[in-house]
Amino acid sequence: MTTRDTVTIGAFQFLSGESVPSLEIAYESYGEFDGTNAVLICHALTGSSHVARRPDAGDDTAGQARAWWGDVVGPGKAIDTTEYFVVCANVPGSCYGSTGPASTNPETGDPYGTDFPPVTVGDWTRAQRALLDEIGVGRLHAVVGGSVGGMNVLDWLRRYPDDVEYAASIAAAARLDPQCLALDTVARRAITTDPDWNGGHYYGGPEPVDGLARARQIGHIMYLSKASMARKFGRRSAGRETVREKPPDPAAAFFPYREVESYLDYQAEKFTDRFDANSYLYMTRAMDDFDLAAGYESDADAIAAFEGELLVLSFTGDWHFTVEQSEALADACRETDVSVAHHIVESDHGHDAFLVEPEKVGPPLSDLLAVGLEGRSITDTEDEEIDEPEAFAPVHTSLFSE
Ligand SMILES: CC(=O)SCCNC(=O)CCNC(=O)[C@H](O)C(C)(C)COP(=O)(O)OP(=O)(O)OC[C@H]1O[C@@H](n2cnc3c(N)ncnc32)[C@H](O)[C@@H]1OP(=O)(O)O
Ligand SMILES: N[C@@H](CCO)C(=O)O
Repeated sequence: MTTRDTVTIGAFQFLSGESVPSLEIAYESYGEFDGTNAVLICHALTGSSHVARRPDAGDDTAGQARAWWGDVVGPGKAIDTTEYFVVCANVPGSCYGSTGPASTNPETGDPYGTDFPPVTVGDWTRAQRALLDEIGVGRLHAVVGGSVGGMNVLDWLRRYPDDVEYAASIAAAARLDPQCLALDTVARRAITTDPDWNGGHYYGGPEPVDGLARARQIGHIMYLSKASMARKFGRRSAGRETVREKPPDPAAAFFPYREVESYLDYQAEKFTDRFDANSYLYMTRAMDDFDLAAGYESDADAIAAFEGELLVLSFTGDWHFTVEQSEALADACRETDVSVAHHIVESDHGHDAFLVEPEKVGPPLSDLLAVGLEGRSITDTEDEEIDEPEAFAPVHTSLFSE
């Protein structure tokens, strides 16, 4: 059975101390709950609750209407919805049905805008826990998520360690590195300096489309790799006939409009049609703020109470969340005797490999859910040598050194 619903979990106090009088959580569930088979899936930065295909959802269409992990979750897929009761909830602060900046503030009758409380990954976890309580799910068979959704998984393990049997943190890390923090900062600045942003109170008027477009383009570059960009675009010219707008100045017309620029323009256009600029600010701030060790002595200390099994999955072409960061996380687990395996996927797709390579992501996930880390397709890096970082950094650090 598939359910698509919104539950009201009542007044909610965020970890910042600020509250909303009523928090709504939009979620989808797939399969039948038998008391022990619930799997929570945590979506990435701009994802929604629509993780698996639904007959009524127009899943043949492109864009956000299409299930974002339809080749991984569903009947007969790696996360098999004929065996598991899968729940995916849109997180607070996002814009796909759960309460966020674009929602109406019941106290004023206007959209919250930037009066919406600051949101953290911890608030997502607490809201997911409240949703699961509401729909009658106690302990989870598993919690699985990619990218900032993988951080959300780690937060489950430190916040509710007794509530989870198996966990998979995919293409994620204990915290974002300074290079990615820097890029997120510039992306947010693009939004907040758009004259149409208007302090975050733009609803009903012109929206900060240009700022959001630039922000997504910066983000999108982080999700690709040098190899995937070389393969997709090279330095090829897209041809002037594909330019959506006239060149910005006469001199620009002399130079090629490249495939890579055309791609980023196209992706930005698609994105601004589907996402809210304030939500982008809130979601990226939550990701940037996450630090597994915050409030603890160390990452190991934060995760020490978890007695289940954790699969850490990383991708060789991902420089947003690197293999080395995943290895550091796995080492922290080993330090404190948390059962862990770090499974590295060879891929030159970049960060978004977890979305576009289901054939590589599926088998270890399927095994984890069925038999745990003993699963035959799960490998572990313990005793393996991990290459030095920077192989996928967009700019070599030596460029800036004296
Ligand atoms: C939990 C979640 O993550 S939900 C959100 C998932 N979705 C997103 O992240 C949205 C952003 N998109 C992406 O990150 C990626 O497109 C993915 C990961 C979803 C899919 O990646 P891929 O299958 O490799 O597709 P790719 O990135 O090449 O994009 C293909 C699109 O770009 C277009 N495109 C490709 N090259 C060019 C070009 N040179 N100029 C213009 N457009 C181009 C294609 O026509 C295609 O258009 P369509 O989407 O309308 O069919
Ligand atoms: N491209 C995905 C992953 C980013 O972490 C998204 O936009 O959600």
